[in-house]
Amino acid sequence: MAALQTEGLVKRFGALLVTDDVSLDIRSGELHALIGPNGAGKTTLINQLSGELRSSAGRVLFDGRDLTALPVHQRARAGLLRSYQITSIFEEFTVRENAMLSALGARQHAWSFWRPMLANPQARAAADEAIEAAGLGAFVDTAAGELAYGQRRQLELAMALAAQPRFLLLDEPMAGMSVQESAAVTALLQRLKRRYTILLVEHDMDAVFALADRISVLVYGRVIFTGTPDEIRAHPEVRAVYLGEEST
Ligand SMILES: Nc1ncnc2c1ncn2[C@@H]1O[C@H](COP(=O)(O)OP(=O)(O)OP(=O)(O)O)[C@@H](O)[C@H]1O
Repeated sequence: MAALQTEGLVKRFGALLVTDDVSLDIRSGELHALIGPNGAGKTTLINQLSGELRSSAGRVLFDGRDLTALPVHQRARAGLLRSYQITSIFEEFTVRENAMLSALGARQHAWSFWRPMLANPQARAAADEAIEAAGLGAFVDTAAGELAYGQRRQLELAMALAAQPRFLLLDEPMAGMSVQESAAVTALLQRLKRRYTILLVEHDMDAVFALADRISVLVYGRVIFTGTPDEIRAHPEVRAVYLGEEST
C-alpha cells in the first residue's frame, strides 16, 4: 500500500486552466473518491497522476518519492497503476493469458514474443489470484473477445491487479454498465478495499457513497472540499454545486 500526495498541481491546455492548484492527500489503504460535474477535470487529473499528461506545475509524491518527472511505465513500476485502459486487452487471448501478460509487465509488447513466458509459474499464480479477486474465476479459459462488456471491465481490473500494484487509479469503472454489473463491481471493490490504496473517479453516486472512506469534490479544476461521505452530504456548497445538480 502507498500514499499519494499532490502539491499545487496545475494543468493548462493553452489558455484553458483545467487543473487549478490541486493539493490532495490520499492516505495509505484508503479508498478515496473524486467526484465533480462533467468537465470538472477529473480525467485530466488522473492522467497527470498516471503520467499520461505532463503537469504544467506542481508535484506528485508517491510514498514521499517525487514522481512528477517520471513517465507512465516508471510510475507503474513504482506501484502506481491505472486500470481501465480497454485498448490493452488482447481479444484472441484468454482471460488468464491477458492477466499473465500484465503480470509479466508485457502489455506494451507484441504477444508472440511473450508466448513462451506464459509458462511462468509466478505469473500464472499472480494472474489466477487477480482473476479470482476480479470475480472472473469461471472465465479463465475464455477468450477476451467473447466476454460481455461488464466482464471486459472486470478483466481490465484483473489485469491491473495481476501487475501487483500498490495504488490503483480507477477512472469510471462502472461507466456503461448495467445496474447489476455496477452492483457486482461495487461488491468487488468493497472486497479489494484495504488491500490496495484506491483513487476512484465515478459518476455512480450510490457506488461512491457506499465505497469511499473520503471524497474530494472537484469543480472547475479546484478541489472545493475533501471529507467523509457524511461530511460531503452535509456540506452546503457541495450540495448546491454537485449533489443538487445530480438530483435534478
Ligand atoms: N487535450 C485537451 N486539450 C484541450 N482541452 C482539454 C483536453 N483534455 C481535456 N480538456 C478540457 O478540460 C476540461 C476537463 O476535462 P476532463 O475530461 O478532465 O473532465 P472530467 O471531469 O473528467 O469530465 P467527465 O466527468 O465528463 O468525464 C474540459 O473542458 C475539456 O474540454
